[in-house]
Amino acid sequence: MTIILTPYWSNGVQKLKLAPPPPEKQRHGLVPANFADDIHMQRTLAQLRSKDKPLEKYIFLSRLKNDDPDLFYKLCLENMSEITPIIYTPTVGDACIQFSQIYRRPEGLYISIKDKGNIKSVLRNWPKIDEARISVVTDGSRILGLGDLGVNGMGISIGKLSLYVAGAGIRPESTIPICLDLGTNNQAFLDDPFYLGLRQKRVPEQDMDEFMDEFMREMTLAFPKMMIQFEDFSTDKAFRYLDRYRYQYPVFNDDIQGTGAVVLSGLMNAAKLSSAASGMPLNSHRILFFGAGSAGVGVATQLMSFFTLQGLSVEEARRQIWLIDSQGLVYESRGRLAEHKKYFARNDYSGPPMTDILDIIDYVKPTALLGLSTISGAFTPEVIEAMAGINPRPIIFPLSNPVRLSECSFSDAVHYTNGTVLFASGSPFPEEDFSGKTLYPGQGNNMYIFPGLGLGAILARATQVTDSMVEASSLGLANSLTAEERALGLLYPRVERIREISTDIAMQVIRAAQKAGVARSPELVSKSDSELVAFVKPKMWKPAF
Ligand SMILES: NC(=O)C1=CN([C@@H]2O[C@H](COP(=O)(O)OP(=O)(O)OC[C@H]3O[C@@H](n4cnc5c(N)ncnc54)[C@H](O)[C@@H]3O)[C@@H](O)[C@H]2O)C=CC1
Ligand SMILES: CC(=O)C(=O)O
Ligand SMILES: [Mg+2]
Repeated sequence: MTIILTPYWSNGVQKLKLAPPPPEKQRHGLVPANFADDIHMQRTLAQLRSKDKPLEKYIFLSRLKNDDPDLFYKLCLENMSEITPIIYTPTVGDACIQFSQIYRRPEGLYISIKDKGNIKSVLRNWPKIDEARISVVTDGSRILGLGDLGVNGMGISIGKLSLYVAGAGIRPESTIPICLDLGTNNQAFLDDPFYLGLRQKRVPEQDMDEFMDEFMREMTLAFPKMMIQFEDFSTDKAFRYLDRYRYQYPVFNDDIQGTGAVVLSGLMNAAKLSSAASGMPLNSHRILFFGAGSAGVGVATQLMSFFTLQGLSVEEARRQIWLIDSQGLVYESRGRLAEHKKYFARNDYSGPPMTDILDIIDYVKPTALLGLSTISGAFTPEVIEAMAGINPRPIIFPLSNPVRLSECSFSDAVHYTNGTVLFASGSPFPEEDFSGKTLYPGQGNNMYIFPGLGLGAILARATQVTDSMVEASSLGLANSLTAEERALGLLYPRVERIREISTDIAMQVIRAAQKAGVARSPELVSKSDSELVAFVKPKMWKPAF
């Protein structure tokens, strides 16, 4: 165990140096006579469970991570399904909303528009500069489905990086949560005396572009081994900055690419089960998206590879996808469309705007309905029944986060499809008993992808994160189901196996990076797959508790 009196660096903050770390034999007298590590784990878990509210649990775990990271991560790894919903979605959403209220101590890097021209010196303040490997960077402009949370978005960078450590064994001191403070358009925050960010509206696009160019350049100079994950930028900025930097720096956008990969993986497993029931070939699936933002279009783009892997041409693949946005069905002759929607706009419909989801389901006859809209309850009982009416095993994925924004619950999806649904949601739902059987919801969340993708990218020392690396992470995840998990009808593996899954994904990602010519690790080229796995495993940090 870690004695709290010892000095250590925790996410950039030096604690008061009170005593040198006592070796094991010098613990005598510093801990009570009956102290035992395993009982202490149980004690800590009991303390956690004694808290009534999820946000209190979140605060408890944040303090634990600060005080004793080994114990915190050991607890996470041994109780993944209980702890993930606290440190991540859904509770992290409330923690972000309340971030300025519950804030206790600095964690991560805050870089504001006022630092423009001087970002280099801010980055140099990071204490363990040589250790840095992975950063999750947000500008707080679209946190989960909760909108513009400004600097409170730091909570999502912190949460994602905790999953990097727990899920892929990235060393805690190699992670840097970053929040870019470019103002906020959230008036309630601007009026809140506790709000921790700049008290100004978001800056114009050109100022942000100049800021981002400097930020990316200086990040690479300060941290040459760094892989950057863009997180929860609002849709326009998400596409803009991914396109701007993806061929220049090792960067990926989690909401576009990570979500695309995780949904492709779940859909491949769901499509097999659904096609087994309907006899329909895999490449005949018709996918209807409710929500056409960064996540919806990111997933649609990734699903193209599902269809092309099934033998369709790119053009044929595109025709299997329909988008709905807040104006209804997305089609070319509807009028001006945002740039990111144009590729999937239908040219085979030119009637009046079609706005009712039930009419659209009747028109498209989708086999799969995916929700990335932030509209809570949009998949009403009628919508779910309509899907069940045209499919023996309807695929329904309400993927919006946090759980209160989910397009439907698992319980409704099971009930209104008479138990036939193939289901995955962005945030977790409890399992359901139906007709004497236990049915398990999948969690289609990018948390299954980014830890392994990031680990693979840094071990390969990749100069870019290519589409083929993202696709490899998706296929790695899809193939990671055990026979037992398949027999239970699961679409995603159990989260308790996250390290095993991340190892496989990292191996596939390294291979893809090598094939794409972006790996800078010649020593790994001659390794077989099993040798690569043997190389990856010991690289994973383990809590010393
Ligand atoms: N499960 C996962 O791993 C992930 C889930 N998400 C979730 O996806 C959601 C959307 O994220 P973004 O695409 O970035 O947001 P966004 O705000 O850019 O996109 C929302 C989309 O929904 C559409 N929409 C809004 N109201 C609508 C309505 N009444 N009817 C039909 N369409 C409507 C909008 O037109 C837009 O196309 C968020 O809740 C987010 O948490 C995002 C990334 C990963
Ligand atoms: C999961 C995630 O990245 C999101 O909801 O934005
Ligand atoms: Mg996100």
